[in-house]
Amino acid sequence: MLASSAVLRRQQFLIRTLGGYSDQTHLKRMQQTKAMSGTALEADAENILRAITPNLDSSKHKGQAGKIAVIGGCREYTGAPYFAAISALKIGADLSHVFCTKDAASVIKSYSPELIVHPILEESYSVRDEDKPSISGKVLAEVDKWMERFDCLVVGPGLGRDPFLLDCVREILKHARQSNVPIVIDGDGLFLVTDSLGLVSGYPLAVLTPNINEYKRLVEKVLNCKVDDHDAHEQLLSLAKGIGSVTILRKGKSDLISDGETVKSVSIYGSPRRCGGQGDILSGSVAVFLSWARQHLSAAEGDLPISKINPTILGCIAGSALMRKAASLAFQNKKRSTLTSDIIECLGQSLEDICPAI
Ligand SMILES: NC(=O)C1=CN([C@@H]2O[C@H](COP(=O)(O)OP(=O)(O)OC[C@H]3O[C@@H](n4cnc5c(N)ncnc54)[C@H](OP(=O)(O)O)[C@@H]3O)[C@@H](O)[C@H]2O)[C@@H](O)CC1
Ligand SMILES: Nc1ncnc2c1ncn2[C@@H]1O[C@H](COP(=O)(O)OP(=O)(O)OP(=O)(O)O)[C@@H](O)[C@H]1O
Ligand SMILES: [Mg+2]
Repeated sequence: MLASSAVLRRQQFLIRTLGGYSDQTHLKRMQQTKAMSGTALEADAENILRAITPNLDSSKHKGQAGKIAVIGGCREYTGAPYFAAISALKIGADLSHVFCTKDAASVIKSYSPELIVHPILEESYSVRDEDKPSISGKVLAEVDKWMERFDCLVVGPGLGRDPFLLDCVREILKHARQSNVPIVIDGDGLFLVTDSLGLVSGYPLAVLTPNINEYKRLVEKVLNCKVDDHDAHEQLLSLAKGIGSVTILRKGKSDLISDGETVKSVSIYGSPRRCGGQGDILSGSVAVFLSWARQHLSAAEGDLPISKINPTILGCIAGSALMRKAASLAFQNKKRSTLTSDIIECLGQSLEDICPAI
């Protein structure tokens, strides 16, 4: 009885905070947004994070708190996929896989024994033209063996831009979509998707997490204009609508999030250090919270309006909030020498401060 009323309270809170997709709520929300003359609505991020984070419960088995896969890691970049995958584990996912090139695999394994690393991707330099079709088939078969077990894919951190490798990833994206697996697209994954928008267009389980450059490329391609910071949230709405059904998290001084229906912002104070890799933490973090949000909403009873809240928006808000909290805590400790690995070390404490384990 007590437990179910607590669940109900959490659900009612979420309904109040975000609203469902009913036309009435949407209209009201848009009017409020407009009335704020260009200011997106600040999300109640900590409460959302608290609401979707699952309890630690001795009846649960390995895997129930999330199985995440990162597609990324090549000769140049081994840090980015590691940051994304280890962040997912530190936040509370049970298993974190990395699918990368052969060159990158042993390096990534050496960073951490916790990660499950699949050395399956190939770059053009190591493949003869006549072998490309068969190798591409093998790569896809290997990822397919695992695909349906994953709660979320993160595609792009440290992927690089080799044309043959990107062709293989294009096929992986199509299969993920056929299997209804949520996909967070970041880094070079955004380079691929900006060039082939059909890969994500109309897929509501896709989240794009562009940084300043990646956002500029998307706006120019989809809206055929320049980035307009005076009308940032309207432009983000148009972009998400223009691509069709996807959610976009635009990273910056404040993170702006839109699914083409609504815009939310997360402005929690983060860190003034802009060391590389923080976006990779964010992508792993969004993957975990998006999985938890979907799990939470699917457990919501009956046809309560809560089941109509877009879990990709919830995942983005929670992921952004945690990343920024951890960056702030790391900066308090390390000041100018703050690095991405310091922020990763602060993920656990930051989550604990918002949502204690017991
Ligand atoms: N420790 C690590 O391993 C880290 C690795 N990281 C990984 O790095 C990758 C790129 O991400 P990033 O954030 O540097 O891309 P971004 O800001 O758009 O580009 C800046 C400028 O560079 C250029 N450019 C980029 N890539 C290019 C390429 N392959 N080939 C040619 N040009 C390229 C780009 O030019 P443009 O695309 O605009 O033509 C722009 O002018 C990505 O996989 C990310 O995950 C990071 O996560 C950080 C930590
Ligand atoms: N000016 C800023 N002030 C505070 N936080 C910021 C600022 N710019 C970005 N961030 C935060 O840093 C995180 C990473 O954003 P950033 O734009 O650096 O991504 P990125 O360039 O993709 O990073 P990466 O180096 O991992 O590729 C985001 O969660 C964002 O909230
Ligand atoms: Mg990035």
